[in-house]
Amino acid sequence: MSPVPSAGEPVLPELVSYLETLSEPHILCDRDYRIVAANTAYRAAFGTTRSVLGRNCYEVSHRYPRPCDQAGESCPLTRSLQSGTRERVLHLHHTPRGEEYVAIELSPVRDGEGRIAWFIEKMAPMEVARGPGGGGMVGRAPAFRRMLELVSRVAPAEAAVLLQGESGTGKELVAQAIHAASPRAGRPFVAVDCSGLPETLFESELFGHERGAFTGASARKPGLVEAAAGGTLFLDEVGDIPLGMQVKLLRLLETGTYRRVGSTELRQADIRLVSATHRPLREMVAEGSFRQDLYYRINTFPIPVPPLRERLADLPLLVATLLERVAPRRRLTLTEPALRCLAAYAFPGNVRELRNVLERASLMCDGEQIDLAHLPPEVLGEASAPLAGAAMSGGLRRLERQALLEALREHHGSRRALAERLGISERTLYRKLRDLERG
Ligand SMILES: Nc1ncnc2c1ncn2[C@@H]1O[C@H](COP(=O)(O)OP(=O)(O)OP(=O)(O)O)[C@@H](O)[C@H]1O
Repeated sequence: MSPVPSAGEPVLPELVSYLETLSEPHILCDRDYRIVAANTAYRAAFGTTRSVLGRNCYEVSHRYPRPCDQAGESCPLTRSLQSGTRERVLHLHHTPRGEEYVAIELSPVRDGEGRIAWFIEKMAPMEVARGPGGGGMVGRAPAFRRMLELVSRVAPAEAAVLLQGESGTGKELVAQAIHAASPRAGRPFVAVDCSGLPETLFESELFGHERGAFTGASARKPGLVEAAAGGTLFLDEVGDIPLGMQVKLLRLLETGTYRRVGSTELRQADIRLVSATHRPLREMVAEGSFRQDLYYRINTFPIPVPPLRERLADLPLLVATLLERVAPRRRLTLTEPALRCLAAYAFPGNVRELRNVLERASLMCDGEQIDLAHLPPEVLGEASAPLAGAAMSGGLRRLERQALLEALREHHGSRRALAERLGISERTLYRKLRDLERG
């Protein structure tokens, strides 16, 4: 690793060699956002043919011409300068794998006079936490960013998080993101599908059991709470836990202790709890099918996960990312009519359904362009009959309109910054705003 000399102070070789000892990707920045050193792990995870040394962090990671906060995003470097302490954020970065959310932890380093001179930036790509066939989450629509803002706020704390959202909205990915951006990131992330657990198994799966605790327990087995020690326990479909089991979970959360089935020994749990549900838990509490005390325990910090129809502006980005994931060796794209058709579809199954639709379409398509003919019938709906764009031609316009309206509602900076954020020129933005006003 060869540091570039900074405009200000010379980089301490000790600092540079320290970074090299770290196994996670790290870079060193100066106060002017310049990357002055990058370790081997960084180059392995994010390296491209072009060296990053001497370039600005916002240009390398975001391709922005100016710092993130001036482009309408939160900048951990500015925040750390103000707070004087470590800052954590989630940012969508350009990586060799495409765009991906990266958990950033930025620590200020002071010089002999106590002045912040450098920043050590640790980057954990979300793909470190991805499951089989998965991949990190993408999205930049306002509703999605709002959710990420909540994720960034709660991740460093120990508070129990409840993710509420329809099926297929990406709740498990959000749970992984919370884990990856938390101080527990280096420890296990253990996901439990509560709907798939029969009542008889729930306790022994969660808490483990001793040998001979019940018929078939031929060996002692540690439970999932133990497997997640030091890390995060993700309870998916928490609303499906039967009432009888809810009290056992409550006891664990209230006392922080548990017993293996067949044992009297009290064990200490060291978990951070993230739960998810697509059910209306509050209503379930009202009708008596979910315990109120448990509801308050798991719901310290609720995060609504938006359905795809509320983040339609993300459709093109999601399509590109998911196509790359379902068919990594092909360079599949969507024709405009096909994208229009998807934009007009309601996607009750959200991102999971979009992924399935694209996977099926990729199998139907021999070339590199997915067209209307390759899309499944439920997506084509009524409009498929004459394959006419007429019924669907509004789709893309609707998509763009909504994206622009969402962006306008959220953006409080200058028009110029907004244009930059949307990746269009200022002139194009003005033209589009004019069109919008005309309806
Ligand atoms: N923002 C996103 N970016 C990329 N892929 C996503 C995103 N959100 C969801 N996915 C993909 O969609 C699928 C469903 O995601 P996930 O399992 O996290 O949803 P869920 O809300 O937990 O669903 P369920 O409620 O049914 O358990 C996965 O394949 C996931 O990789």
